Amino acid sequence: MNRAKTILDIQKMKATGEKITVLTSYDYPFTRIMDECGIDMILVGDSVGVVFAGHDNTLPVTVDDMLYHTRAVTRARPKALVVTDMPFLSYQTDLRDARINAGRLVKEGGAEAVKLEGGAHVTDTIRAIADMDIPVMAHIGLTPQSIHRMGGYKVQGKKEEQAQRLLEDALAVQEAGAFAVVLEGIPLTLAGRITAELSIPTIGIGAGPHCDGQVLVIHDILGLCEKYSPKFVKRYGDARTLISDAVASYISEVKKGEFPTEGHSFN
Ligand SMILES: Nc1nc(=O)c2c([nH]1)NC[C@@H]1CN(c3ccc(C(=O)N[C@@H](CCC(=O)O)C(=O)O)cc3)CN21
Ligand SMILES: CC(C)C(=O)C(=O)O
Ligand SMILES: [Mg+2]
Repeated sequence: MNRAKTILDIQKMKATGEKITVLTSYDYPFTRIMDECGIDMILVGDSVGVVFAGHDNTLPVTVDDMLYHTRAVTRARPKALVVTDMPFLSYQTDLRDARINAGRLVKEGGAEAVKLEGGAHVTDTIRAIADMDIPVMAHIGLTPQSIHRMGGYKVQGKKEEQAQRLLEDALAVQEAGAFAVVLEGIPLTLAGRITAELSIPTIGIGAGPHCDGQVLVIHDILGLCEKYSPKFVKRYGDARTLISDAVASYISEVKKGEFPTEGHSFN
C-alpha cells in the first residue's frame, strides 16, 4: 500500500486476520526508519517520559511534551497511522479539558488519533472526543498512569472477577466509540476472550498472541532501556552496543590523533 493508512485500514485488518504491527516512536529518524519497514501504526507514547526523558514513570509527562514529540514524528510524514497518548491530567479533570487537549494533539501535533487509559469510567471522555471526530484508542488492563492505585506495574485480571470487569471495560470502550483498544499486562486467555468478543481491533502488550495486533516500546526492542525489562519484551537488536562501540571508537581515534584525517578537513 502506497498511501497513508487510516483507521479504516487498521480496522479492516481484524476482519482479514492480518496482524496489526505497532511500535512507539518519539522522533523523526526513528519514524523514518520504522515507516520504511512498513509498520502499520506509530504510537507517540507517554512512555517517552521513561525511555527518553529519564523519569521513573509516565506521570510527569505534559501535553507540551507530547506535542513536541508528535510534531517530530509527523514531520516524517509516515504512511503509518499516528496515534498520540493523552498524558496524565490531560483528560481526567473534565470533558472540556479532554476535548481541548485531544484537539491540540491533532491540530498542533498532527496526530490522527489519540489514546487514553481506562475502561468503563472513561466512556464519557471517549465519547466526548470521538464526537469531535477525533478517533480514540482505548487502553485497559495494566494502565501505567494508574501505577499508584495498582501499587506498581502488576499484571491485571488474574482473578475471574477482575477478568470479568476487564471484559466489561472492553465492551464499554467499544460502545463509547473507541476505534481500537490496547490490552496491556493481562493473561493471554483473557486477551483472547476479549479479542473474540470485540468487533474493534485489540492491540496487545504483555497480553499474549491472541490479540489482533501487538505493540512494544521501540527502546525496549533495541535494548535501550535499562530501567524496565518486563517479561513481555523481546529484544530484537542491541543498539546499546552499537552506540557504545561507535562512541568508544570516536573517543579513541581523537585521543590518538587518527581522526580527523586530511580527508575530513578543508584546505
Ligand atoms: N521501557 C518501557 N517499556 C514499557 O513497556 C513501559 C514503560 N517503559 N513505561 C511505562 C510502562 C511501564 N510498563 C511496565 C513496566 C514493568 C512491568 C513489569 O515489570 N511487569 C512484571 C509483572 C509484575 C507482576 O505482575 O507481578 C513482569 O515481570 O513483566 C510491566 C509493565 C509498561 N510501560
Ligand atoms: C506501550 C504503549 C501501549 C504505551 O501506552 C506507551 O508507550 O506509552
Ligand atoms: Mg502510554
